[in-house]
Amino acid sequence: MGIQRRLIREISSVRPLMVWMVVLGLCSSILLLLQAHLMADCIGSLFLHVPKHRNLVVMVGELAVVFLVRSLVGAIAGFVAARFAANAKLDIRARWLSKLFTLSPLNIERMQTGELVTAAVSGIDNLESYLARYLPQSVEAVMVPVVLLINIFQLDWISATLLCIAAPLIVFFMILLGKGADSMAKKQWHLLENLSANFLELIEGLLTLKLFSRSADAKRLLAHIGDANRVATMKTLRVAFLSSFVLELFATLGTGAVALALGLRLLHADLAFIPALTVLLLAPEFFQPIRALGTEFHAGLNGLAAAESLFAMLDEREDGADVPIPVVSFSEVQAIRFVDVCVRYPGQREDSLQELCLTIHRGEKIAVTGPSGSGKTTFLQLLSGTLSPSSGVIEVDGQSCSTLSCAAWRNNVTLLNQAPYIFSGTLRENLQMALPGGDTMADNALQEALLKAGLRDWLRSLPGGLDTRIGDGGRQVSGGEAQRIAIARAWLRQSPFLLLDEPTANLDPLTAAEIETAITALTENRTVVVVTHDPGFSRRMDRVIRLAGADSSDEEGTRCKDGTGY
Ligand SMILES: Nc1ncnc2c1ncn2[C@@H]1O[C@H](COP(=O)(O)OP(=O)(O)OP(=O)(O)O)[C@@H](O)[C@H]1O
Repeated sequence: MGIQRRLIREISSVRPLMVWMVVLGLCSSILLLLQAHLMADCIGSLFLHVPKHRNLVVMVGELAVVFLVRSLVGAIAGFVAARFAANAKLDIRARWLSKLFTLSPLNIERMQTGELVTAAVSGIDNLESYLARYLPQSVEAVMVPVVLLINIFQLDWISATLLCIAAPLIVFFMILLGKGADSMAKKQWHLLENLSANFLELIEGLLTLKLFSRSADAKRLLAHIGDANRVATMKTLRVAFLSSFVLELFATLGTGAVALALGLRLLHADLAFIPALTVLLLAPEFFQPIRALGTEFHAGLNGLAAAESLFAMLDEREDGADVPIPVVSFSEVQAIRFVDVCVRYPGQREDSLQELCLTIHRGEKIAVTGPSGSGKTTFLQLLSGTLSPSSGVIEVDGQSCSTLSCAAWRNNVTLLNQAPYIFSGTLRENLQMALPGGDTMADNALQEALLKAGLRDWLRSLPGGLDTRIGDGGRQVSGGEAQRIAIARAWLRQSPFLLLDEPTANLDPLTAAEIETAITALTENRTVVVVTHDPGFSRRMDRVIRLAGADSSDEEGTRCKDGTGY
């Protein structure tokens, strides 16, 4: 119920959709009444010659017009619902995407790609079905029976009373079944998200699985999750069919009871033929919208489960957003000081980074070394604002700050890691993505950045130059070329802080040496922190910080018990 209210409150096109549905539902009910009355009159006129004052041909003509108008109203209702639902879909998808892009990297780290994809694609489609089919049908299921009941009451109060008994029974059983089905639909939705997440991961790691001859295991895992999903879907469908059966049963019993009561009174001449026939024609129509709602029951449940998941993402609070930003311009920062900073990842019993104390001065070039697992990447993540400390303080020009996870800081930092991501697109797009706010740059500036990154000859070899498609589906780039593209991006970005995480790892010595030369040029006039295992590269820096991890005691100059730091 809460989700339904939220949909009405927050999605702008839902309210007008409801208004349209009420108006069209009212028109449809009135036309239905006219149709039933005219039909009863026609039959009465044909067989019993009542009502006497009306011409049969005219009545048949009127009936045909009413029938046509009613079909037209139905078509308009379908069109309006589809139109508003499509607008709502666009609206929620735009809001969802803008939320995803404004969230901090801290939030994104926690989310599973597969779940996000399922919510963005199937979730929003399910919500569209809910808005286009279930919601209009629920309005009709209230409007039409109420209008018909008023008229039936005027014609025959006994039939109206019988319908009044049958309808609440249907609603009662629907609520009862709905409660059970609701949790089933949510479970089914989570299983679908899980299936998508696993499927995506297997696709990404397909090559590795093949190399280790483990693709059969992956297939089995997918089959297992798929089967669990199938069982959950069948359970939900069973409840949906059961609810349809309950609906049909009570609707048939209700109509039968009305017919029986009418028949008995007609036999005893307690009731005139025309009103009795009108009520008999209206009784099935009274139940029809409720029965139609039953067939949309599954769409309704799926839509609500998807809406809940979409709203959960929209409600996600941006990590680090409420942290006060020190009143300094980050591009002018002179010193960043870590005071007893610790990081403990969720679910871990020990700190991955312990009481780090260190000051980075503007323009300084620092190499960070240490054994695997000592927390070098974790330290760079803290600096790049993609991770927050569990305890300790980061001081920016003497002002305390519990995290650097704010867009203002991130705009001044460039992080180059071991495997830069190359998007499927042109080389130009892959370079320009480094520019803030979707800016573009002239070709000669892009070419100069590629030249500085050592990619001049490579660029010349590309058939379409800057417009050559690279990455997935385009020209594949080697590890060294990808790293150089990342260096070209860093040249274009011109941020004062440069963070590098083993930029030459996995490269052959010759390429690594060339990349180091390109990086050295990039580090000019910038504050640099580089994680490296290469002693030669470390020597080119101003100083070397060695992290030794939690178990070791030979950490050099990074721990401060008295808070003074290195
Ligand atoms: N997301 C995470 N969740 C839990 N533990 C993590 C997470 N990321 C890193 N760790 C743990 O934190 C510790 C430090 O990891 P980190 O990647 O910072 O080490 P590193 O020094 O960069 O290692 P390497 O040289 O192998 O890249 C490791 O023990 C690692 O298992």
